[in-house]
Amino acid sequence: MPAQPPAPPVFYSFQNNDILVDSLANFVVKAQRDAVEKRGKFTIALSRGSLAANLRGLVGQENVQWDKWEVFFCDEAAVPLSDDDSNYHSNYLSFLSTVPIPPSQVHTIDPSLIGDLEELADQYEKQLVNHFAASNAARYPTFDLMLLGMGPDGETASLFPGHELLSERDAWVSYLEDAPRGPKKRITMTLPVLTHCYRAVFVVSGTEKADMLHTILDEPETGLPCSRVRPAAPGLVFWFADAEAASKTKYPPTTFRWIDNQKEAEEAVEAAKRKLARRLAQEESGED
Ligand SMILES: O=C1O[C@H](COP(=O)(O)O)[C@@H](O)[C@H](O)[C@H]1O
Repeated sequence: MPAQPPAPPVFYSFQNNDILVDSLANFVVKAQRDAVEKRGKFTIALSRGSLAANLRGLVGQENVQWDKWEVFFCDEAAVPLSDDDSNYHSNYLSFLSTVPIPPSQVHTIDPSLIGDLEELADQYEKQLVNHFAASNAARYPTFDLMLLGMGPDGETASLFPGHELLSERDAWVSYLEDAPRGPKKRITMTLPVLTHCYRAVFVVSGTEKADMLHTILDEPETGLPCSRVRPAAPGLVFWFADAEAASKTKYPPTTFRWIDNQKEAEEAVEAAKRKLARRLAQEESGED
């Protein structure tokens, strides 16, 4: 049977960053409920960068089954866990320090290995293998939720445009010593892992993201790393942008609501396209 094409990206645009933060928290909690109901636990992976600040809405959320969370990091700098460049540290400050996830369920790098990048990546991959092997017979781990950012060159996790790591198909976690921005030495989950989840969510805010968001959503054929995260069915991909980041994007925004499967994603994107076409036609004809 031919493979089903991936679902179209669902694009949510919010009036301002506070609304985005609240909506994102709401979405993460719903994703947790869905995962716990279906699979008994919630596996989530978090990217470096501004994402951590946009997760502050998780603090104080009610009815969250924190004891079911298994937290991993999509990418991490080869630095101690207390360093400002550490992804774990940013998320600790943003929300992990205030929610009761059992520490053994927050899967950090082994900081004693930061001097040996290959070992660091291998050990992190082993953590994934140990965790997913029992529940997941697939070639790659299947996260319930991957929360991702978008860098200025269209990179995501630590997968940069034109970098050889983008073609890695075997390893789940790999390393690089030449990141063009920020800490040079990092480990990162590879593209097949990013595209093998139930839900991938990109979170972008601020005017400095506007041009790149337009390129990623309106010109996906450019093949930048962010555009290449199109989870295979039944996976879904969502974009959360504030109005500043969304200001140059033509891709139709969908009204924010929970979308559960590929059919709903396709219908929501089609409805958004029709709504946008109606609005543009009205504008052209001078109607209100
Ligand atoms: O270096 C990185 O940058 C991107 C974007 O970061 P942001 O601070 O502009 O959101 C991030 O998504 C990626 O994981 C990180 O390694």
